[in-house]
Amino acid sequence: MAEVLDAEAVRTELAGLDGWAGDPAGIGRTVELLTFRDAIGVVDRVAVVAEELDHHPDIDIRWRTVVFRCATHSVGGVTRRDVELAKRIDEIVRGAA
Ligand SMILES: C[C@H](O)[C@H](O)[C@H]1CNC2=NC(N)=NC(=O)C2=N1
Repeated sequence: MAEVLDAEAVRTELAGLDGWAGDPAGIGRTVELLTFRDAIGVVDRVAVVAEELDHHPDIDIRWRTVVFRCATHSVGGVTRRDVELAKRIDEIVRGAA
């Protein structure tokens, strides 16, 4: 079973991500797109990656602002799988900007 990263490991990983914040309980990033449809497009691409990784972010969509939150529910905290998912979300967001 995946291990929850400690606070220092989470801080180190956050430094390598774009605009994420958090702690061992979870990491999150807020993204503002130009339009609602752009926001949905990003979420749709993230959905494809989440299925590929079999690891799924919590997603909050409000008009053109999307909040992604990553934690591994089965262990109750941030694992390497969340960091990998966050990196893939960053790639998608970069492509949408
Ligand atoms: C069976 C399957 O691997 C699990 O249900 C996965 C699916 N996606 C998941 N996503 C997240 N974020 N946490 C989980 O514990 C999780 N479990």
